[in-house]
Amino acid sequence: MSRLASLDAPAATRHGRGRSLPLRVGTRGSPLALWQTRHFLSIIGGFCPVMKGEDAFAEHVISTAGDRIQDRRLADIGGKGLFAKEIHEALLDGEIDFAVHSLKDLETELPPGIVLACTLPREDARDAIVLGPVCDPPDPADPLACIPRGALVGTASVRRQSQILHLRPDLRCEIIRGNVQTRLSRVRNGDFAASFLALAGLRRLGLEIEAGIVLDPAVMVPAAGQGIVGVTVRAADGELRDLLAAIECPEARAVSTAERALLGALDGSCRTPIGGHARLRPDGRLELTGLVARADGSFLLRHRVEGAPADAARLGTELGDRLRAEAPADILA
Ligand SMILES: NCc1[nH]cc(CCC(=O)O)c1CC(=O)O
Repeated sequence: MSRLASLDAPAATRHGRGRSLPLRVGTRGSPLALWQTRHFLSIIGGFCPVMKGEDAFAEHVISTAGDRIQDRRLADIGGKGLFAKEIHEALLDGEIDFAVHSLKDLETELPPGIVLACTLPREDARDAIVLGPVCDPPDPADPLACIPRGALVGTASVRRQSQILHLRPDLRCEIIRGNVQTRLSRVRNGDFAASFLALAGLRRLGLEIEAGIVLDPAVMVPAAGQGIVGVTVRAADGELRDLLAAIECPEARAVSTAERALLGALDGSCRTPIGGHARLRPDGRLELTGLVARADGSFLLRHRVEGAPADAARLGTELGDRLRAEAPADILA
């Protein structure tokens, strides 16, 4: 054990006075989750020299309900916080000091006493399609045409299902769960003609080459928070909050605030097909696209708004309210 205060690194004395190391970091155990956690630790180590190296952090791998249930569509398991409940508990019980999440899997309303203290720079937000051997090489002019008529595609996400069925009503969708590697092998061995994955996850795992098609957000609206890693801490832990705030990416904070406010206004769980994607334009304006759909693709509603990044939360809430008002009652019931 060392004490941050005993070291003279300015960042450490500013942010971590008297704190004993190692700091305990909670993470899920999938290869992607571990990659993201180590990525975060390397960023914090680069910023704060005493937090560099083997002794600064202890990883606590925490299994969540979302990791254990593998046979059902996320929408059917139901539930917000499916990938985070056990991690929040460990934080509140003081077993860990902070936790690293895929922001996409983190419910919009965190339990009392827990805050999202840091958002890392966004990796690509787009969805990708992994193509199996029955697919033709994709034609850039009409990429989706390479999936054979009537083929079976795998996804556990109603958001992706609704949007692909809207574009290709002939396709059939079935649940594919499991980590990225498992899904890739099921497409390779022909269980599914194709499957969807976040490009961010493929990239982080060195598997971008598997992305046969990358879908523009105008074709498939990504999930709120997709591609962004977020870090939670206890609200009362001012010291760690300050440290994490210092390494946060303001752009990722602005876009994720808009996307998560949209999701919150729609009361979105995994049950409803909802997409949310914001970007900062070169002119500095924040542009937010929101989508609600029916799971079978028979209805799809998409709107775009823009405003100042400082108004991200309000933009998200207003767009969410507008989508809710215009959507047929059965969709957001
Ligand atoms: N629900 C699983 C999940 N959570 C985050 C990612 C990808 C990484 C990211 O969005 O940051 C994935 C895998 C996927 O959707 O393909």
